[in-house]
Amino acid sequence: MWTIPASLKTCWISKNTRRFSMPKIQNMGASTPTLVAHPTREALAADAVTRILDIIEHVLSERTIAHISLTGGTMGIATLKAWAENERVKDIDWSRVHFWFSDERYVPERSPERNDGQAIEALLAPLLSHGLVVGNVHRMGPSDIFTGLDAAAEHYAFEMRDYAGSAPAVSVQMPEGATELPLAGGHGGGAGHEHGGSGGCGCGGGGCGSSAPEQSIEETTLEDFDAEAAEPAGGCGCGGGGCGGGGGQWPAPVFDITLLGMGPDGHIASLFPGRKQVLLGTGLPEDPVEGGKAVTVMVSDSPKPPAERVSVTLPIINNSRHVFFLITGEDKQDATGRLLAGAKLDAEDLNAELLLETPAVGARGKKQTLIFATEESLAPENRP
Ligand SMILES: O=C1O[C@H](COP(=O)(O)O)[C@@H](O)[C@H](O)[C@H]1O
Repeated sequence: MWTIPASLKTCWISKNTRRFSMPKIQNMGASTPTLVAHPTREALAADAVTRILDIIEHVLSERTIAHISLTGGTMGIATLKAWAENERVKDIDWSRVHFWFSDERYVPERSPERNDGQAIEALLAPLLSHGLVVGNVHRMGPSDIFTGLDAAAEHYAFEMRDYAGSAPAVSVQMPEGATELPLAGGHGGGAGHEHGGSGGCGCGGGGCGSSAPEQSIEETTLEDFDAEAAEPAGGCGCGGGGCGGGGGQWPAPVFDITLLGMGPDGHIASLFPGRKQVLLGTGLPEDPVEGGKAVTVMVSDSPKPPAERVSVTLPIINNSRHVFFLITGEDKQDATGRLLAGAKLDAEDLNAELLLETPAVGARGKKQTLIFATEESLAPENRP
């Protein structure tokens, strides 16, 4: 009979503790995703719009500005159309709402493939007659205006930084080395997108870009959204102040709602399966921190055309209060099944393998995550 010396035992235990304690995912929203199934697209859109408008009304009763991040995609655009047709729209002060996009196709401004063009037609142009300010629609750079995909991606990172002060600011905690976007010298790339000089963003205190529109727009056309016209009302100047971009944090607005479509492969925004970009800012061992690209990413070879895209990263999505998935299509059954399986896991149990297989699994809002899905997009065993 022999016994293990106490010192050896301690050593054995501590080694194994190290070995099996997996690094936890960072920057995750705290909510548990919940399925909201509907028999038809119309029913799904109606329910999603009711909840979106409830949230916007609530936010505007408490704060000056609401930030909403839109998506493209089949159910995404169908929801925006239903939103525009909802009678409650006329009772909301849309001059106080800012719209953003979680991804965009890097194609010319007027290409029908752009998510923003579809969103303008479905929702944003109609909202102009209810007070929406063109400059409060924050679009990702188009290929006929910007000098390159990198300029478009960088521009959007700065755009988000500029508006970080326009709602109670919650800075996204970025892993070491991920904030290497140049804080000095502004950014360029497109007409009408120059930010001033050597300072940072001066959106302090009360807010920016929130004042009422100066002109009333009777007839709304796509021209109203031309890049040249898209200056923020009220202004959010990047002046001499600092912007708190250092110290491992990159400021961004807290989106009150982020809407997400999901592809049949499980992609969200333009974060595609098998791409390390999905892991940016997650803090997982495979997180490929590329200096300055943890806020937005360039996608130059998207498996779904068009090939070139810009996307926000998971930490930006997960900094949202509410995340709503809008899913339809029979071809989504497998991906929706994986998303629902992931939803059963605690955030800290999510790992790189799961996120790389189904990027949608990594998206959770801080307050609420709802997976709106039509029944056809759910395998029979997942239907209520
Ligand atoms: O490429 C994209 O696809 C997804 C989903 O599109 P869907 O037509 O399958 O619903 C969309 O959410 C994303 O924004 C878009 O760029």
